[in-house]
Amino acid sequence: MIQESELILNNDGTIFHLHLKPENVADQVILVGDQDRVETVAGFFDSIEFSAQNREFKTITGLYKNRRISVISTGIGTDNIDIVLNELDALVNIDLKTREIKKEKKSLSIVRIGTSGSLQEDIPVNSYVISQKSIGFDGMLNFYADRELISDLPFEKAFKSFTGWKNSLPTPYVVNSSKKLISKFDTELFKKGVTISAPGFYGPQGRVLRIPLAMPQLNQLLEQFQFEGLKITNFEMESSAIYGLSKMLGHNALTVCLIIANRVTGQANENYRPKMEHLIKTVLDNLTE
Ligand SMILES: O=P(O)(O)O[C@H]1O[C@H](CO)[C@@H](O)[C@H]1O
Ligand SMILES: O=c1cc[nH]c(=O)[nH]1
Repeated sequence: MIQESELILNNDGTIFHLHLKPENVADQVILVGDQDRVETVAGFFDSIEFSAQNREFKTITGLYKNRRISVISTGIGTDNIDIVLNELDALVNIDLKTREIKKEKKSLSIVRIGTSGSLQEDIPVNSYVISQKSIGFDGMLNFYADRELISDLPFEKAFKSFTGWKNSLPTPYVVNSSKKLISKFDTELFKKGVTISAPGFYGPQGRVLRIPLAMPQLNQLLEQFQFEGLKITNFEMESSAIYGLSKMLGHNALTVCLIIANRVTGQANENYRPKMEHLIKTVLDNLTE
C-alpha cells in the first residue's frame, strides 16, 4: 500500500497537482508547455467532456474524430514533467482507493507538441522537428534506479567524450522515442533528429546575456556532433524526462516541435501561433488516421 505522504490525493479524490480523477484521462494524451496552448488544441475537438486547472496544469478532455484525447499543459521544465508523468501513471495504473498498484497495466500514448530552437543552419524557423532521441541535460532521470536500463549508453559515452563534458554538470542521459508513434509521422514535413532538453532557457542552452558560460564552445560542439548518422537538431526543455519516465512506466512517448529560433543564423519568430495551429491540426490528424 502506498502511503498518503507518497501519493497525495485532494479531498475531492483528485490527484495532488493535476486535480484529475482516473475517469478524466484519455488513453491518448497531448502535452504542451504553454497553458494557453491547451485551448488551442481543444479548439479542434468536436466535443469537450471535461476541463480542470491547478497551477500551470490545465487539462481538457474531448473527442477528435471519435478519438478521446486529453490535452494537458506541463508548464516549463523537466521538474514539472516528473510531476505530470508520475501523476498520469498513478491515475491509470494505481487504484487510488486501495492505494495498490494494479495488476493489469495501461499504456498511454503521450505526444508533446512544443516550441524549440534549432541547432542546425539547414533547419530554419517554422520547421517541424520530431525528436527521435532526446538528451537530458537536466539530470532528473538519474534519480531513478532503472535509468541505465532504458538509456542509449553508447550514445551517452560518445557524447560526453566528444564535448569534454564537465563533471560539475549533471550527467546527460539519452532516451529513444516510441517507434510505434514515430511511424505515424513518416513524411517529409517532419525532420527527424536528436533533441536536447535543457534545465534552463539561457545558460543551459548557451545563451549569453550578461553571465559568461561554463562551457563557452558547447553549442558549436553540439552542432558538429554525430553518432551513428544522427545529428543534434534542437533545444527544448521537457522531452528527455517525458521519454525517460515513459520508458520506465511502459508508456509510448514522442515530441514534435515547431522551430521558433535558429541558434546558428540568429533568427527568431515570436509570432509563431498560426504555424503552431497548423502543427497541432497535423499532429491530431496523424494520430487519428
Ligand atoms: O512551447 P513549450 O511547449 O513550452 O516548449 C518550449 O518553450 C519553453 C521555453 O520558452 C520550454 O517549455 C520549451 O520546451
Ligand atoms: O530556443 C528555444 C526556443 C523555444 N524553446 C526553447 O527551449 N528554446
